[in-house]
Amino acid sequence: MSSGPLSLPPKKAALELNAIFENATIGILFSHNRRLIQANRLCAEMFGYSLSEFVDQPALILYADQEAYSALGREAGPVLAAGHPFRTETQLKRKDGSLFWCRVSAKAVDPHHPRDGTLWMIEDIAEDRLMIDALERSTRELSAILDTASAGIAVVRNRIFVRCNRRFEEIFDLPTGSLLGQSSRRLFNSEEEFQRTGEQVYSEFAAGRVHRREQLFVRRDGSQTWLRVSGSAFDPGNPHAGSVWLTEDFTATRETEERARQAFDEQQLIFDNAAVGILFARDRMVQRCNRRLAEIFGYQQDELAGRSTRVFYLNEEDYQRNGAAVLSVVMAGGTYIGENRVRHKDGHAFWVRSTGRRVVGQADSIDMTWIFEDVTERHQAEEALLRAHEELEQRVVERTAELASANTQLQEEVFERMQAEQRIWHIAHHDSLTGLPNRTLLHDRLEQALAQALRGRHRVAVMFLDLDRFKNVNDTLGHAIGDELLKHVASRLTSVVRAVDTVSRLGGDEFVIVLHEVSSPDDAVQVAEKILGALGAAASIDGHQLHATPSIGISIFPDDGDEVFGLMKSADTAMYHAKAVGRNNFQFFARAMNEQAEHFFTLENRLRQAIDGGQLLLHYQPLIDWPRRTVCGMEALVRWSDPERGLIEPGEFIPIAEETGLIVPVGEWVLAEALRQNREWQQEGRPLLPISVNLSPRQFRQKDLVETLRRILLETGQPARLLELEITETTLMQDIDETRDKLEEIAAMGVRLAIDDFGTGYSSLSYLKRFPVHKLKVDQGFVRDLTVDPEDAAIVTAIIGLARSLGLDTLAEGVETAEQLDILRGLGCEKFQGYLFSRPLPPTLADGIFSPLPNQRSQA
Ligand SMILES: Nc1nc2c(ncn2[C@@H]2O[C@H](COP(=O)(O)O[C@H]3[C@@H](O)[C@H](n4cnc5c(=O)[nH]c(N)nc54)O[C@@H]3COP(=O)(O)O)[C@@H](O)[C@H]2O)c(=O)[nH]1
Repeated sequence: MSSGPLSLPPKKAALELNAIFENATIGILFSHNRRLIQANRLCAEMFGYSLSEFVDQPALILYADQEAYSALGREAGPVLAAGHPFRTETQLKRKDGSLFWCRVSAKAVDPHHPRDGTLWMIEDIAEDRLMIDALERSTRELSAILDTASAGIAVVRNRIFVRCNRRFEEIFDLPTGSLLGQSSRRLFNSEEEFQRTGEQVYSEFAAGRVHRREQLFVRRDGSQTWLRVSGSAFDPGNPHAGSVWLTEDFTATRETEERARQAFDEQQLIFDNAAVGILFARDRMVQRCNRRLAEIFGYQQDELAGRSTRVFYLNEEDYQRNGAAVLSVVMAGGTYIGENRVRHKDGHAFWVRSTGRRVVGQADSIDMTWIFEDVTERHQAEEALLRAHEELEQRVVERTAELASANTQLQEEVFERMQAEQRIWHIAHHDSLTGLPNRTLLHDRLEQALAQALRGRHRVAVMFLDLDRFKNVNDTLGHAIGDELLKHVASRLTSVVRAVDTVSRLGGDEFVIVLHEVSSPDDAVQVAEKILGALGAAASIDGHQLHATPSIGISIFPDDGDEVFGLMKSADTAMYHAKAVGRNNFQFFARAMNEQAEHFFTLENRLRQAIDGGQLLLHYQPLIDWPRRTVCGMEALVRWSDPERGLIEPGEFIPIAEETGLIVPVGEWVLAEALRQNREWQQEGRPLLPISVNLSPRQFRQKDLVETLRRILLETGQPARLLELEITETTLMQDIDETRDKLEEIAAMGVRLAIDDFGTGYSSLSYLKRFPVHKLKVDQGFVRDLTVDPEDAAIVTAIIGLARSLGLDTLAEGVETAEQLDILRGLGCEKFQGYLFSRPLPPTLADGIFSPLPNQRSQA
């Protein structure tokens, strides 16, 4: 221990020091060299030792362990060595091993020599320490409470935040700790509000009251928030000393309340202004209703509350019955919907539609909400509609009866129309004369037949049928007979084919038969033979026994064509072939026929060119007057000098010319050329002879024939008597009346007329008599076999006799031999034409034409 600054006698000073040392209220200890050198009693007792036990103990016994001892040494050593006092609070160990808190202050006895020892003042602060621990614990608990509180809590002193919990700052969206030290002004909307609130709060604090209010505060982002705040001063005597504030954010609650209030207001608005009546009833007593409901029933709105709903009913029975009906529905959880007649306040009845639902509320009562609509107008409209409907029903019944009759009439009309349509269809598809399918229907049927045949792999036969010389019948017996003959043919044809086959008439005397589903051409052969048999027998029509033999061409699908047009063409070609080979027969199509048809076609074209190109010329054959031994005339016969084929005989091209109509220009040219040539010969001084020209049937039918003759005679300057026209018997017998008129015109001109090829046609004597004919030319067919066939001689005799009795000339054609000449002469024939006298010769050999007789005379 060091000596103080007072200067006392050493002994007294020592006594005084010892007294202080022993009576000090704190423990005093001197340590040196890690040992306890000296201590006062209080110090030893503080550690639980007697002084004698305590002194001279190592300092380590005061510490909990070596580490605590070293730690304190490391801490205190440098401080003490620097001569500074060292102070700390630490736990030291009692003799019984228990630790207790001590406040320690130490100082080197000699600051210049710290190793000389240290003086320690030790104070037992265990009780202080307990108090501090309790305080710290309660502070921590308070902080925990503050931090977990759902309300914002703040402590304010002089309107400055000194403390607040996290929630408080969260309410204002402020970072943690940002409010501490800040004025509460920043939370207010305005300075004026801040001041006013302060005055109110401090006056309440001063009165010892807790301040409570609800107010809009400002958050960090400027938005406003409704807060419920309560504050109380720590010391009401000094409000500025501090106050604590509890803050609750009730913006959401307030908004919910606001919305609820608005909803309620809206509901009220709807309730009051609804277009329907709304009523709330409890146990059938009106609790509340809107204006419209009162209106509907004729009451004031405030008149109805508390009254029984019975007032709405017309009578007690309705009230009871309706009540039971409603109950049964709503008690099962359903909604009652009904329309009833009810009572207005003024007593009149009207209709309402009511919708009622139970409001689940009090268990001991039946609460109902009702919606009422006045549907009187609708009911009245419905009743009116019902009445109108009944009237309509009545009218419908009446109208239905009318319509039924109209319908019957309509159906009759429809039926008639259908029949008319069928008739039209039939007319359009059938030949009016025979009733057979016409060309259109034939086309359809044939197409169908081909399609079926294709599917069933069958054959189909197409038969093209033309009646031989049908024209003669028409021309000689008239169209009415011709028509009957056609009907007869149609009926015969139909009778020989199956029902599935098609017999059609194309027009004129042309028929086409389609044999469906034939297995081989033999089937067609059988049918063709049947047809020939059926038509071979004479038909008795109007007293005439008529023969209508056919020429039949047959084509087979698919061999001769695979479509309608091709098959028809092939059958047509085959039919022409049948005609060419002698008529009254049938021919199957062969490719060669096509070639022939093509040849025909080519020839026709070339003949046209021949007419224009001057390739036609005439040969002349003399006609002999045997008793006078003179040439009594000559026949002009046309020839075609083809540059490629040379001279073509008329037998090859006249039929084509006749068929195509080219015979008209050809015939005209022949007439003109023959007359021109005769004139030339006359001018050359040759004998004046009549010239004969063949007139084809078509030429004869030309309307302007007479004019043409007149013109050519005029042009050539030839007298009509020097022209003789040869007309075949067939031509003559066509359209008798017209023919006779025309012949008479021609004869009147002075032109002579001869009947060519006489004996081959069907001339009847009665007709012949009426024609102004001058000559009959016996067909060369009778002359040819005269020597071998006595029948021909008989015919020639008959012709000569006929001509004589009619006062006509007779000329025998085709006389080739002297034998024929002798026989003919013996039969009374005097005029001849034939190779025996001269072949037809070109005009360059005029001598031969004009003087053929010397040779023959010698032979005869
Ligand atoms: N419409 C027209 N028809 C004409 C014309 N020119 C000729 N024809 C007709 O062509 C057929 C064939 O005529 P063609 O080959 O000239 O034969 C004629 C004579 O040559 C032939 N004839 C005469 N004498 C004999 C004979 O002794 N033997 C024999 N085998 N044939 C002979 O006869 C034909 C004359 O016949 P026809 O007219 O009946 O007097 C023929 O039908 C001609 O009519 C023409 O310009 N227009």
